[in-house]
Amino acid sequence: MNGVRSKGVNGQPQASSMVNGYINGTASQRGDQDKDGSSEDEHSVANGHMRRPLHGRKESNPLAPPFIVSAPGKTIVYGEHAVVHGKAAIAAAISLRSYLLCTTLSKSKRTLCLQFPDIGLDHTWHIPDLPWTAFKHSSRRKRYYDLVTTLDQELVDAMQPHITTVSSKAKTQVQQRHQQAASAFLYLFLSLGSENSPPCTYALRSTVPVGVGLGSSASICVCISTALLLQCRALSGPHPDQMSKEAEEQLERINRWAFVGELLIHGNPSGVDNTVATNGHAVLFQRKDYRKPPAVEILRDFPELPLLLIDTGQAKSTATEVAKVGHLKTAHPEVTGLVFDAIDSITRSAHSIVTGENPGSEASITHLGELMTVNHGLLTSLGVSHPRLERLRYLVNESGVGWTKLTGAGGGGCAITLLKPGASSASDTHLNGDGAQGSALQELERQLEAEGFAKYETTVGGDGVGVLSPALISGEEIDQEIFLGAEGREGVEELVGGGRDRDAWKYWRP
Ligand SMILES: Nc1ncnc2c1ncn2[C@@H]1O[C@H](COP(=O)(O)OP(=O)(O)OP(=O)(O)O)[C@@H](O)[C@H]1O
Ligand SMILES: C[C@@](O)(CCO)CC(=O)[O-]
Repeated sequence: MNGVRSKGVNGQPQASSMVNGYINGTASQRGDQDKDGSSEDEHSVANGHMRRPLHGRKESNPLAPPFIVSAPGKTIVYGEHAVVHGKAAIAAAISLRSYLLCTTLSKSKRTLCLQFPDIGLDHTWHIPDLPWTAFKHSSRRKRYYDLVTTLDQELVDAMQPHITTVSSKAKTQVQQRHQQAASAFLYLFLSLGSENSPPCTYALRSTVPVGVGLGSSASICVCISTALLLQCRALSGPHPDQMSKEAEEQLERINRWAFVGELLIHGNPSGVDNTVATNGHAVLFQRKDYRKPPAVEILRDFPELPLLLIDTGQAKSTATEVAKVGHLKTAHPEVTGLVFDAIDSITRSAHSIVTGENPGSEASITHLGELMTVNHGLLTSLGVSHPRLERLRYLVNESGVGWTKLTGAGGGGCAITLLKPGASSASDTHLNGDGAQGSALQELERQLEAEGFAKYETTVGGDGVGVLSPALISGEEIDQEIFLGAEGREGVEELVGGGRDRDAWKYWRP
């Protein structure tokens, strides 16, 4: 089990000759697109493969072809909440993913349109009306390679009039959801784009359920960051023969801007969610100093743990739960600090098992399971459990099939159950028709369903952010109508998921 140590890189100005959407374009097309990119300095550092046309006459300007980016959700296996306060956490990518289709419009339109039907958001801004003066002022302007760890309040304020008009007539809760997603998008667009950015429609579909602790916000922030960085030509690849170091740098750049998006949605994120959504696999993550990049170890050989992912059906807000723990820390710093320390040692103990000799052995699984039980107890002491989570734990404990803890922010949302060796999935047992553990699991699944708990079928540890450019899969062009018309999560997965055409999607794989 070799983990690769990967600290944040110091981003260097580096532009790409192979930006998605332009990969197949001619040099003159690329040069022409250049004019619409975000910042002059990106263009001036472009390498020798990409030059502006030397002649003054404008080349014809075909629209950049539509492309799709995708990023996974996640489950936090150990260490949520403590990770916000500088302790270690282990999180794994799951196979549920978000997909963002970017369709460039004719230049005459000058619009920026968000179509996010999962939450019912449909909003259009007029690009010239946006607060470019504030965002591009020399004292505040950010470069795509900057490390941004806090929001600039003046910029948030400048953006506010364009956010308050988003779904202004919707109910408070819906409006809040819409405005969170719109703020994350707009802050990144204003930071990475320019008044000359091409008009575009961004259509988002996700198979990650929203707001249940499975990192839906991080997965959309990674998609948004990747799409905008690609459009401003600040990423190279992904391509199969890309040097490992270069791929790592691209992922780091995506991750940094995804974190900025998370700042707008969460208020005080640790960065673990966007880090695992960007890199995929599993990560050991710790951020001691928010002004610096976190310490991240990518766990590429994370074991295929037999996990059940169960949704309590109880809505929650990550921002609220994180704030709750923050208040407890202020009121009881010493006691809360000890709880965080205990969670940290659970995470480290689990890390040494999952990276050790035999993580799948009965003894290892039992050890990992017991650590989950203690981790959940400590999270309960921080006040982030919920009666529905406790009911779920009671039912799983009674059945004897495994160990359960909440995952993500808590306050409702999802829990993970690590199954004891022998407690295979109910459908497998049904086929084999044997095993007392199996029937206990089947019985549990029946009971959970009867009490309104939902089960998500997912695997852990897959790829991080991916790009489908152009948006063509098994010879079928995926346009906005087809994409938005896909029915439900299954429809989206069938239409654009990696299972349909394995080679179509490209990933940065350091
Ligand atoms: N599919 C989606 N479409 C549009 N916006 C989304 C989508 N998924 C998430 N969001 C945005 O992210 C917010 C949910 O973030 P929140 O942190 O509360 O939940 P989560 O990320 O699912 O949970 P956790 O952070 O605990 O893993 C939504 O209110 C919305 O603004
Ligand atoms: C609760 C928390 O630890 C995990 C949310 O998925 C918050 C964070 O790390 O940003």
